[in-house]
Amino acid sequence: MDVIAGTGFGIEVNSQKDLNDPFVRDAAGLVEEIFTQKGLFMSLAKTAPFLIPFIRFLVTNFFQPRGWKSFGENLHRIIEDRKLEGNMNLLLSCEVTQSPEKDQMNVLSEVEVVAEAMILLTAGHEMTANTLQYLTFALALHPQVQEKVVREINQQLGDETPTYEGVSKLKYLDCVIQETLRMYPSVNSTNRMASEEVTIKGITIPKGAGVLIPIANVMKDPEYFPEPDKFIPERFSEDNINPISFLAFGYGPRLCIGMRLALLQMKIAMVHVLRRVKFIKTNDLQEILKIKPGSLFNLPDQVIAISGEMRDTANIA
Ligand code: HEM
Repeated sequence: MDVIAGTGFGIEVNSQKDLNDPFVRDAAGLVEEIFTQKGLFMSLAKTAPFLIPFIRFLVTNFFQPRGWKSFGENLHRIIEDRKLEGNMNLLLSCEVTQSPEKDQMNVLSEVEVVAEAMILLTAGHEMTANTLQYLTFALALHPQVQEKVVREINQQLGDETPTYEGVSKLKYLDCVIQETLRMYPSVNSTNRMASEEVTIKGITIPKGAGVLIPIANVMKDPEYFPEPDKFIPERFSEDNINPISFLAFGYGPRLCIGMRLALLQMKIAMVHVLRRVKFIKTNDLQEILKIKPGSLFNLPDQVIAISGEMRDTANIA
């Protein structure tokens, strides 16, 4: 939360220590609600875009998430502050009133700026936090993988503070993160609209139809990932992964814009934590995770209970 608040909105918060900060409180509540209870509306809108006006009417009038109004007001205040300081960021520079008249086709209204900011916040915060949760789960389930990551950190970085250049040397950690994203992708599906009619394996998709791409299922297809239910980070060290089959961040021009930031954040977080803590599987840990029903995103339905033990750094080779 602190990273996206700083990088995306230019505001400083400390979500670990100050849960009552209005930005943190509203954002956390909204993310939880939008990603779980409102998942059905989002799925419907993605598969049947012609229903969007009706869905918008329902959500605005009957199912508006709690915290939406105050979060919107918060964002509005941030936008106004930026205007006063004359410190426009990329998003604000797209706003209708700020652009020269000739560019008016490519600009956003203030409501659209707020909506984009909302996407940036929810996508930027929850996806990374959720993947980190699955990463600790996978490392607790596979202690030999965890120790290999710790050895790599020691060999490549020693005691160095992890930097962008430093963590780019952690190739095995990269594979572990990719395998985690493959087995436990935070985003189940993405969508596109067919720009022309096309027939694939006898099924015709008409021009303009909404197409749902089942990210999670593609990444469990044994044709692309043999033994898909096994956690094998090494499969990503070989150059034989079809790039279009690893869809955790989507694909093409609409690929996740936060991918590099998310990977960097997760690697830096892992270096800090794994240097001190060993993740351990508890007896209560369900190895096959259940996903929250109706959630558009892969949020676990139960608490992932793992324990931690301080590492004896002297014993790490
Ligand atoms: C592990 C972390 C993350 C995962 C798994 C993830 C996954 C995804 C996926 C699957 C998409 C859809 C891409 C497509 O349709 O081709 C997406 C889009 C997006 N992501 Fe992420 N994301 C993550 C982190 C972030 C972060 C940190 C940010 C912001 C800084 C972010 C911002 C966005 C935005 C704004 C979009 C919409 C892009 C568009 O529609 O053009 N994401 N993300």
